[in-house]
Amino acid sequence: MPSTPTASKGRIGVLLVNLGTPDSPQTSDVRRYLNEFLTDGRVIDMPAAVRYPLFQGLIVPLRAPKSAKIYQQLWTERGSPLLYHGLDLQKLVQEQLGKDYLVAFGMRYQNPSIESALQQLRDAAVERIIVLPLFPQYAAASTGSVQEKVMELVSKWWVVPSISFISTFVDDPGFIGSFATLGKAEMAKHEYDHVVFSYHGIPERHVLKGSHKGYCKLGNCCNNYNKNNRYCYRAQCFETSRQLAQALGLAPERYTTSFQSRLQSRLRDPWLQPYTDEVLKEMPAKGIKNVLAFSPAFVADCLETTIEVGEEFKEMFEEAGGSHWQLVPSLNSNPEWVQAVTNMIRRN
Ligand SMILES: C=CC1=C(C)c2cc3[nH]c(cc4nc(cc5[nH]c(cc1n2)c(C)c5CCC(=O)O)C(CCC(=O)O)=C4C)c(C)c3C=C
Ligand SMILES: [Fe+2]
Ligand SMILES: [Fe+2]
Repeated sequence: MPSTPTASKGRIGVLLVNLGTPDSPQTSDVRRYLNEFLTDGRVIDMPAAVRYPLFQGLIVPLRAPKSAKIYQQLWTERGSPLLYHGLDLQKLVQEQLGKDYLVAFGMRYQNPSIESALQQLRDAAVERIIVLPLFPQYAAASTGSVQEKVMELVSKWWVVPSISFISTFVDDPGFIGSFATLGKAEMAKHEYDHVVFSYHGIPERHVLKGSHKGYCKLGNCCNNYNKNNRYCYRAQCFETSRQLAQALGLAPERYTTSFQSRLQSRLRDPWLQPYTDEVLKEMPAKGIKNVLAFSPAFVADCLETTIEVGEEFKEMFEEAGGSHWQLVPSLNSNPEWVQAVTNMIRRN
């Protein structure tokens, strides 16, 4: 008797992706990283004929030695925090999800590449792939760039698997809850007058380009989070702050949303405002001397959290007359965050 074929279900592939980091804090590696990052047309949205000569030829060579010094400050025995926290998260989420899933980790720029992570999933013949870019708020320059890269790579496979993307998770209760837990732990140690939610900035132009049917005008439109502005970066940042404030029991006058990390260029195009460095310098004169700072655009500690918010902003605040500036550490591989990621994947 011929045997009846049995259907065996394959594993579900999960691809966690973060932005990227240099292979080492040496200038040559930082230059290679910045060249890849800043010639991405979703990050620097200029025509390629201008972008490449301007960034590879001028801006990156000037910036790389300065950035390398900052990366040397950030580097640890385990390397770049963004990388090792990502690998820890991958391992722990894999343990939580069990053998029905295969979890891979990749970086949009440099290593481990998205290509190598996708190859692991392909080699394991996964049934479908769930991609989770590790950016809570969708931006064309971060989440959008990861999505474009994944689609570009997978589109070349002869057999293209089913793929789904988790594009934003600002209103995920696990994401909000895990950040709130870390914030409450800091609030229990010290009394704070005010909370600053500082997000990675992007050019205003990027927000307007993504505006659904011209809905976003960079005004009060972003104060409500709804179907028209679901992917508006500014509206998602405001929503994150609102949800975190609610979880922390903060009244609206007890917190500020602001934007950091603007790329200073001679082009002087406006980035999202208010700028965190300007906001914090005005606080001590208004009687705000003790500030708790969150960086909720990042789920892992990196240059932008540890150095910019944790060290540079602290110094600026104290120079302006502030007494105490404290950064809430990122989610990294905290158990509550690991559970939140696991739940997001299972729900998908
Ligand atoms: C939160 C998501 C991010 C968005 C959106 C984003 C947009 C964006 N970034 C730059 C320029 C730079 N960003 C740099 C570092 C950096 N950016 C993010 C995330 C987002 N960027 C992270 C997680 C990091 C840290 C990486 C690390 O290794 O720790 C840098 C490099 C730092 C430096 O050299 O000073 C640049 C440059 C632009 C132009 C942009 C949107 C248009
Ligand atoms: Fe950035
Ligand atoms: Fe808006």
